[in-house]
Amino acid sequence: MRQFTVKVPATSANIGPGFDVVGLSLSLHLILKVSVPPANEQAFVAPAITYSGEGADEVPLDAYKNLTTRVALYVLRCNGVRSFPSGLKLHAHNEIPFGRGLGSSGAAVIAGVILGNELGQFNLSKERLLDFALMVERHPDNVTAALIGGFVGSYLRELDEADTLAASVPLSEVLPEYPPDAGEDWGLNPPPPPSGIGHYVRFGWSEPIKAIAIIPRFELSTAKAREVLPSMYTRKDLVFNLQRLAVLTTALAQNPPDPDLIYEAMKDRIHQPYRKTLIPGLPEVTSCITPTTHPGLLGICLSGAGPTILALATTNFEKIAEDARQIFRIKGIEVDWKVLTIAGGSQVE
Ligand SMILES: Nc1ncnc2c1ncn2[C@@H]1O[C@H](COP(=O)(O)OP(=O)(O)O)[C@@H](O)[C@H]1O
Ligand SMILES: N[C@@H](CCOP(=O)(O)O)C(=O)O
Repeated sequence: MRQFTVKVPATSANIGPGFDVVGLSLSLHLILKVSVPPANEQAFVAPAITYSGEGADEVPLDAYKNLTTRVALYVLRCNGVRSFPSGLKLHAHNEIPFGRGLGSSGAAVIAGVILGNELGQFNLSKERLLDFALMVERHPDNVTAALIGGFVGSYLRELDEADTLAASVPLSEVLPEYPPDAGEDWGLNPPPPPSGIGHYVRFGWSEPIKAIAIIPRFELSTAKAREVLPSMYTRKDLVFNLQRLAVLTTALAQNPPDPDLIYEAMKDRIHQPYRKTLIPGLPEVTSCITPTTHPGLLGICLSGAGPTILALATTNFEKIAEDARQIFRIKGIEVDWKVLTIAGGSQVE
């Protein structure tokens, strides 16, 4: 019996101005415990999945419907392996709440890519794993930070014509919903992703900075929160974000961190103003909690596509979170909050 564990962190994407560009890995994890029996000649036994923690009541346990195992099957099939190993057992324990802007789907995709690589013993590089992840989650911020760990910036390479075609395969072809009785042989293998889609760099991070995640008790799907965004922006708004992002990536590595610099550098005009219609209380929380009213606070923004608020701070965590709770309560929204540290990247043990 071969056994291994895959551990993938939560992520907070954007950090204000870095829409679809930067992500930060956080100390909540999706953990897969995997057992693979030795190969034998007997009839194919479908994977058995069990699940605990966040999302346990809604996540599909059918390996052909579950996001993580579908991604694993995509990696297996692209590398010439037609099916899961017979008798595969997988237990997922998840600490990352679904649909809250803490990268649960990015973590599930990275867990799936790593699972496929381990099951097939392909020994793929991190860069190649990222190619597979980017064919599923097509913005790089969450998946790159979840794979690499820390505070990470990424871009997608401009693809040539052939690669653009290969990368434009619809998600339904990358991740077909295989019928549950698929057995060992069903359908065509999906086309492998082009190589070198995503490129990244890890920024420094000032050790005393912690992340307070203020998590509303409602889900907002990333797809829905992307639908409200415009397709065109003014030069003024683009420059506003670019100026802040350039400062932010270095300001968060300085010790001691400078609240005046960071608070302003975490403002955004590309996504947050449009998402406030979906997240009552968002403008109030981000404007009423400041380094002046709450010493120790460095900056505050929407986490990913929301609805979670991310406050970066060095002290005063409880006061910051409880005051945000009060503002949300006036809008009729209850929240939970957690103080998180910056996590390392994904691991296999
Ligand atoms: N561990 C998981 N296993 C399977 N599916 C997951 C897992 N985590 C998230 N998902 C899927 O991703 C969806 C949430 O994705 P998304 O809307 O992008 O929000 P988030 O901000 O949490 O990433 C969930 O509703 C679920 O379908
Ligand atoms: N850049 C994306 C990030 C989505 O993050 P998630 O954690 O909400 O999935 C966006 O802002 O849409």
